[in-house]
Amino acid sequence: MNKTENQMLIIFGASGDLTARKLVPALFNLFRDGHVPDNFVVLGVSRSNLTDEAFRKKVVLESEYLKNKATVKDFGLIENFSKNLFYEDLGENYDTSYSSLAERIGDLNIEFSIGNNYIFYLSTPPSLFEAISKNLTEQGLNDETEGFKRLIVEKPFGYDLETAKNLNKGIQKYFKESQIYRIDHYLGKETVQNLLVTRFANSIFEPLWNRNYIHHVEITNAESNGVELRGGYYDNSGALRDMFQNHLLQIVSLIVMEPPIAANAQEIRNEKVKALRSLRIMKDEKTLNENTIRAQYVSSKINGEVVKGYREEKDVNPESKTETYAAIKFFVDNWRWKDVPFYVRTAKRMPTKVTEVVIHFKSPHHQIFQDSGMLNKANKLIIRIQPDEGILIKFGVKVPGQGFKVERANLDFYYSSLQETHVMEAYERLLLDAMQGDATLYARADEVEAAWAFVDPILDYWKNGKDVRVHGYSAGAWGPKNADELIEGIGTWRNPSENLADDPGYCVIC
Ligand SMILES: NC(=O)C1=CN([C@@H]2O[C@H](COP(=O)(O)OP(=O)(O)OC[C@H]3O[C@@H](n4cnc5c(N)ncnc54)[C@H](OP(=O)(O)O)[C@@H]3O)[C@@H](O)[C@H]2O)C=CC1
Ligand SMILES: O=C1O[C@H](COP(=O)(O)O)[C@@H](O)[C@H](O)[C@H]1O
Repeated sequence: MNKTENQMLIIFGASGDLTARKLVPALFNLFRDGHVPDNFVVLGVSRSNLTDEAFRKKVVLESEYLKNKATVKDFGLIENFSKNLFYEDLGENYDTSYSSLAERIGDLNIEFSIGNNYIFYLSTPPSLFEAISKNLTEQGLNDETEGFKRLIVEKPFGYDLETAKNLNKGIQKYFKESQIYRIDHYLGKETVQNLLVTRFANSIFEPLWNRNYIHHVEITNAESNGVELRGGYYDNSGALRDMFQNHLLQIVSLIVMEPPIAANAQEIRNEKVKALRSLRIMKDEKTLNENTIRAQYVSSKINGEVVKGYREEKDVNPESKTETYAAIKFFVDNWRWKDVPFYVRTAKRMPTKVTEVVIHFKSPHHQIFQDSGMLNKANKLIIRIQPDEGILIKFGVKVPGQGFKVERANLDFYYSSLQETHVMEAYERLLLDAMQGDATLYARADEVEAAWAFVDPILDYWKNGKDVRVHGYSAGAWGPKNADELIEGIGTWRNPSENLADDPGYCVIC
């Protein structure tokens, strides 16, 4: 593990939602658990007129997000933590604001012996990323002659391939790729990282991890919430941009990738890029039509209460075609995965919040228990990202008694069984990694572009294709009927419950 040097974290967008809801609570946890260095300062920056005290009150002392998570023991620490927080009002005048900011940073650097080590966290609208990078550079704040300078950028990283490339170029004019940390909070989830360990720290899975043994791969990302207060943002985005292009393709890359030669940022990200580049890009309308489904939730009753349809949500266009559900079938064009279909779906307003990967294995080549229904009982490996995080293997066992009746049994592991272990939240882990200069769990420029290259034709087809339908599904249901056709001939989608072991059951006919 790298050493955490004394440093200053400068958050742009410090008056915003993400800072209060995710970043500051994550920083508090790192402080409480002794992960921050002796000299550590957080400088919030935005245009709102706040003093240091007002900022501390807003994001720490009166923060609901922090209070909800803090234990009684934490309360004494909260006051101490808040003393490390400062605020700089950028104002509207850019000619002078960055020189004042640079001065403030310089003063804090000397006062707290920070050693010129700075991380700039861009938690603003992405349209500002390039301008902020330029302004910092003009103040010499990208210069690593003394101390490190790192830049964390939030999602969304681009709107499509072209805008992502422009954004990369725009930032790379001022910061080297090795200084840039593109955040994808799914990579900060313990269970997503565990995909690497499951595959590469065990000798029982990797030999089977290929087209010879895997029948198909299914990934479900479901949220029970609707778009909440983010209708304005979401209506310009949709499920494909909001979840699939980034978080889900990151998960796909970890499933598809070849074993890296070492567990470091360079080697792991090299393999992930190769994996993303091997996704077969859908080029013609027929393929796009047969392999992609988009849909929107429509008003329905959930637990007796009427829930709005997507088009009735605040800040959503009443004629919107933006998808709140996306299901994509695709193939991976490489030696390992030839002809193995991948089914990935993501949606809002589903029956429950769950993210899981299911590796469906092929049935044994020669069936000797055919009369007993073994055909419908192929092995599965279920990797539960959230909730009820864990891993479950389904395998056949003999039912006691005469003959060879086969039933499925579970072998399982739950993170909750590791009672002593504090599982870091995604932002905690990612912030700590950036503080230590480890970019393994951050997306590299070429990864992001490879993901957009796969998604772009789908977005283009959904926008411009002939007669492309937006299907409807009832809020609180498992998506539109048409999505079943996507997986027909293989089986049906697994509709997971909140608890990993509650398998509602379905059959895979191999
Ligand atoms: N909120 C969330 O759950 C998530 C957010 N994100 C991403 O994080 C980023 C921030 O999101 P969120 O906090 O929700 O957004 P908000 O709209 O709540 O906040 C945006 C922030 O940017 C600041 N800002 C605007 N213009 C400037 C400027 N010129 N210079 C400096 N600061 C500026 C605003 O403050 P002021 O007006 O005072 O300048 C405000 O603090 C976005 O990129 C978003 O996509 C990603 C995942 C989840
Ligand atoms: O990035 C995003 O992720 C959240 C879901 O994150 P999770 O960690 O709760 O699974 C999603 O609600 C949001 O729309 C999206 O922007």
